[in-house]
Amino acid sequence: MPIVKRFVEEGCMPVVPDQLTINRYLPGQGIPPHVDTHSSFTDEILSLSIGGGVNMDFRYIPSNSEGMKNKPCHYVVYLPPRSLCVMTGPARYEWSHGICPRMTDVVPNKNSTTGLQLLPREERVSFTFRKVRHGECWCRIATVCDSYKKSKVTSQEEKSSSASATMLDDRNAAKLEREHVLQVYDQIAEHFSVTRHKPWPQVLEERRLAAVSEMLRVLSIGGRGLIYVWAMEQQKGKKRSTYLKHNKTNSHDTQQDESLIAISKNLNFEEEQNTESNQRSIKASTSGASSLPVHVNRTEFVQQDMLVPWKLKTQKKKEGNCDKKGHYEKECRISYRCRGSKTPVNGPSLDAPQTTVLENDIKENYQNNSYKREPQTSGSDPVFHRFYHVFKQGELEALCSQLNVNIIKSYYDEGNWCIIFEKVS
Ligand SMILES: O=C(O)CCC(=O)C(=O)O
Ligand SMILES: [Fe+2]
Repeated sequence: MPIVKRFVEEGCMPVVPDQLTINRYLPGQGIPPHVDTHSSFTDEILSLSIGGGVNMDFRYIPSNSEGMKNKPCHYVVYLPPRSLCVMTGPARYEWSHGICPRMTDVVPNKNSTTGLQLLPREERVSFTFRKVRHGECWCRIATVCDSYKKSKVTSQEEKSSSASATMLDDRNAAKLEREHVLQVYDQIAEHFSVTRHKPWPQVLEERRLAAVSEMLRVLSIGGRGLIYVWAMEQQKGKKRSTYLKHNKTNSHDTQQDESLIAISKNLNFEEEQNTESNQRSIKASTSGASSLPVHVNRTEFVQQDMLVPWKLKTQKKKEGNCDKKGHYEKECRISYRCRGSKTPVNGPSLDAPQTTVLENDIKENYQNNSYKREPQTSGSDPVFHRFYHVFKQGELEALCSQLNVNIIKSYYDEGNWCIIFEKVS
């Protein structure tokens, strides 16, 4: 890998990078202003431009009320084709960088009378090289540093350890995110590499909106996406979950119930009793400071936010269990990923709707029915508690309607709320 060695030789980075992100931008596409997560990567962030050049916007994020004291706080830097942009120090830690979604860029040109030139955008591929940080960032800049924000949260929590909130406020959300999203995904990243090193600043609605926006960002205009999320409304045959029973209030709901019945006819939920005592056991079983219930039952949800145990299975492929397409029945979570789905479709998506897979994949997976089976695990396999948010009727639609999308279809399917949408602009 001569290029990464050259980075070190030229003094761009002290050691060779170990992380690479490749982004492809078509004319008109960009990336929202952001600061690469402090705790995830070390100081130097290198962006190599291949194909077209682009204007990158750098904006200062004030760390106190004085801001930049009348100094400019927005610079546009043209990144020419085949150039390397090295972000380090304040440029990496205190300034956001982003690319405005435009078809053209105004760039410097010494030969023109105005000193400027309007350049049409071309397809650009950027290679962003980073070095993964082990441990926390110590810059202590309150406005931009996630490590600092986390440490503040922890010290506040220590002071008020009596807090027994089951609702997610900002403070709980940050801690929850650290323990049940970031740390878990660090451990199981090999199986879910797509989520690795993505910032999860909040696990509230704002975060769910950001997740859908992220899906939109990677779609071209007119491109379609499918979101599947677990529904609060669950039904097995004619047996409704307690939530569904209590929330059947108007004629629209009645209609909805009929469609639930129709859909669930084909379902073979694992046998389980939705009794009051079962629900009590769910409520009683909580984990960590977040005081969220641990989910132990497939068809009942007692509240929208919960922790779902996930066993990190040690690889033990069983000969002869593989179907024609190479799916291992008992390893459905991993085998589906191998087939090209971005995330497994069995089970709920993590916090936000994050499943972007082709509809055919989903149908096929459900037809296989292998989603019902738990992966084989050995007794010593670690168990992680992942944070999940389960959606109520209308919630996913309300979320998507805040964005620039056409909702093509919105429906209930086998315990999930589903939306097919099209990117408008
Ligand atoms: O495309 C680029 O040059 C920047 C990409 C970037 O900022 C990122 O992936 O975090
Ligand atoms: Fe970035």
